[in-house]
Amino acid sequence: MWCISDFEIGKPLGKGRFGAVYLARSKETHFILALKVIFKSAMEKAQLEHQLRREIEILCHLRHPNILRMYNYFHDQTRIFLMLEYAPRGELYKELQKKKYFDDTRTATYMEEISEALIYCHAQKVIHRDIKPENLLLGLRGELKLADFGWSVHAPSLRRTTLCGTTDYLAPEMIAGSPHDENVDVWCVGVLCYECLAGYAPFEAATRLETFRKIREVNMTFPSWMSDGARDLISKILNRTPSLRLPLKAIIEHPWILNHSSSDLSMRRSPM
Ligand SMILES: CC(=O)NC[C@@H]1CCN(c2c(Cl)cnc3[nH]c(-c4cn(C)nc4C)nc23)C1
Repeated sequence: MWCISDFEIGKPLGKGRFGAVYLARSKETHFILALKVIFKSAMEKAQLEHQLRREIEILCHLRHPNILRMYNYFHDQTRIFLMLEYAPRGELYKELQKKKYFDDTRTATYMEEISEALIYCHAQKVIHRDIKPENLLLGLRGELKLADFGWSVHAPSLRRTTLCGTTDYLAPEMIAGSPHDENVDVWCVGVLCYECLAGYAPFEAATRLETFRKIREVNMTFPSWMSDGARDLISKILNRTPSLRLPLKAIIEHPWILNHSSSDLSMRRSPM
């Protein structure tokens, strides 16, 4: 059984609502990882123990190059520790803030990587439900790492916990409180693709209610600089009817993705 004294704790990598994430190194093997520390008291107060248990259960079994690994977990009297893969190039949203927006190659590569990760998750009947730039990290070669499965569930599901955080990525069926399935993740891929290329989310508005209305009506316009291929892909994903959204397997075969993605996976699929 692991314990906190097995590690040397480095700089804090980020603060979450229930604790913080620290860079850590195993004293014995010098293996570097990200140690997420969660205070039991904070979880109990928010009645989110079941959600954390589910995150741990789900994440421990997922193995994919574009999903942040959870190696193990342990706890002491007051805290729960998640031993997570360390993503050396940090958070996608910080990169997007710095660059303002990404070009077609970078965005198409991210879309292919997140689609592959979600194809893998959905094959295990796991839906993430919280895809957004804040939950995406970058690996050693700049590849996308899907993280923070705190909201993931086994499909199909009805949301029980109140929504919090950004509303920009909510799918219409989530706003309506209707039963939802894997297609909520597909919707988020469309919103993410738009935000990476435009530098802002497609349904951004002054108030939550305004954003909800724009989402329900799929009311969005494309910036002049967005390529026709990207507009075509985004329009085929952001469909109000979940079952009419372009499936993930069709997203990674879309001409705009095939033309622009440089992810390692696509090299394997269509070698020179
Ligand atoms: C998805 C999520 O849980 N985000 C909140 C936590 C913030 C740092 N967390 C990291 C987690 Cl959980 C894993 N790897 C990380 N790498 C970094 C990072 C690297 N640089 C150069 N800068 C940073 C920051 N951060 C992490 C996650």
